Amino acid sequence: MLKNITPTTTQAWQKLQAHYNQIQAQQLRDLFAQDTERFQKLSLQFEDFLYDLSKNRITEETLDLLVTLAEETALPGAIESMFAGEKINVTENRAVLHTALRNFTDTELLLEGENILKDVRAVQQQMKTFCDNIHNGTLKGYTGKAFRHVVNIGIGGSHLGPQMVCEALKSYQQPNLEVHFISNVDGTDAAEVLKKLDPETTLFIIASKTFTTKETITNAITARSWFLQQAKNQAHVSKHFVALSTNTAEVEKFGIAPENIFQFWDWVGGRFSLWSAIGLSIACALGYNRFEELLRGAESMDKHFRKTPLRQNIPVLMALLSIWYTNFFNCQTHAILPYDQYMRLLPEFLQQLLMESNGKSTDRNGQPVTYQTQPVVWGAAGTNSQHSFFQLIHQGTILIPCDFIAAAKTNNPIGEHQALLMSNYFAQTEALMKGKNEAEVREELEKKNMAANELESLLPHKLFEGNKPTTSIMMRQLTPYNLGSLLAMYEHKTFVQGVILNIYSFDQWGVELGKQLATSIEQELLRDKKAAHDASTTNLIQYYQQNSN
Ligand SMILES: O=P(O)(O)OC[C@H]1O[C@H](O)[C@H](O)[C@@H](O)[C@@H]1O
Repeated sequence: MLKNITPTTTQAWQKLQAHYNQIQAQQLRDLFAQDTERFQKLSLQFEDFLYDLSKNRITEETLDLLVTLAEETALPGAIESMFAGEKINVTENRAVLHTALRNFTDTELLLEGENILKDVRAVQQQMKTFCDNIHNGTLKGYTGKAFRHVVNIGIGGSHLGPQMVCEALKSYQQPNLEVHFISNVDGTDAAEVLKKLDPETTLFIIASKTFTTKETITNAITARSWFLQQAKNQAHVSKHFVALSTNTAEVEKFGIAPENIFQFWDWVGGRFSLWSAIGLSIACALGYNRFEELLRGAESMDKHFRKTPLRQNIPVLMALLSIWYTNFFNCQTHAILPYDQYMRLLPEFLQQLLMESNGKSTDRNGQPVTYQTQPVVWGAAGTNSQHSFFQLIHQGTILIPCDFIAAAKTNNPIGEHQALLMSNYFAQTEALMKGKNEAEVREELEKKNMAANELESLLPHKLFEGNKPTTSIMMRQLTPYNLGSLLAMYEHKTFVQGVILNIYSFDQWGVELGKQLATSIEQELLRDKKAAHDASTTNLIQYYQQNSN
């Protein structure tokens, strides 16, 4: 089980504090100049990936101390507890076994006496048959036409992962089948998707772990009405609606036939669920075999995470870097910058993964934490982001560690695009690291033959402090396998941060209050049931009611 160790009470934490005082005074460009082996010492290769940590504000000693912190907070035991299926999601009394969904070994994995791998395989077989039947035309709509569109209706973990993966792997998509997503309870989302579709050739996947999420159920009801407007007969619903859920009773109440339910289990957290039946839209889009490649890439990262010593363990080091910046450099945000248009939804996916998991302020002893937990995760694809917020990363007043992610070989070799994209990828981390000092700016301006007073007044604005930390993650090519590996790396990073920071990463009680209040205000807006609010909320509701018709 997870131990309750306050990280700030460890010896390693105290040592890191002293070490930080040395490191924060050092310039990255000097560290590179002093040590020609710095890249070799601070980068790791794993299968098709190069993880370059050398442009971070660290030395080998930093990593040694951080790894000691991981040891002192009992990380190795926690890793084993997770893989073994112990109920480490204590506040929900559940195991955490998304790794079982991509475990292709022949062993058994017993949970309360049941071999769960058997259940996993059975659902995978059901998904495979379903996808094959869609693609070979065996599954047909109510008028006998083949399906051309699949709509995933879900939100949060039942949406972000599938949508991001479908987008990231678009170049592997099967022909003749388009996948769409509806998530927002704003009717605009459903309206804009449905207006492009024909009920005869559209299959709806209702994805909800609990099958009680208001947004998803509302959108599902809207989709069913839209379908029945044309199909007329209620019996046709069973041909066009399937559900992915752990809550069979609720699904049946909705009217979906038991054979159209793809199950998963309470030991799969919503934001870790794209590997489960929740990935059905991915499997439909890519074909089941490619979905399996995604799982196999994740499995390989799982093995690396479980077996590799902490000092060479990629997710562990990535998590430790986050703790280093957040708690010692006081960084409040972390940017995710995919230099790959296909991966542009990755920041949104990682926002839920990291911020919903580790956005906590109570430790595992039930005490308020006295240190920082999860920084804000944000970002957007490069190079577009260079033309919007990069200014702040280069010259703003806050320090923002960034992950720069790219694939060396493009899936769209057109002209010189890839070389141009990658030259920006390399240039940005180099510029952020090196900066430009006064002598360099002066030399540049002097070449322009400008008046001395003009030069002096311009000079301070053109200085780049540099010393901005970045991690470069480069893969050979964006494939289902490699994407699986990358996503599993971020999942394990999330877990490691939670373990070391002594918080529970697999619950999300913080989202409940807003849901409860919305449910009661809904009664006010729809059924005119008045309720007491603060003055601001009362007046906002009044303004809405006066203007919504
Ligand atoms: O899959 P569902 O049960 O519909 O849940 C969808 C989402 O709902 C909640 O808001 C949770 O905070 C998320 O973690 C979850 O992914």
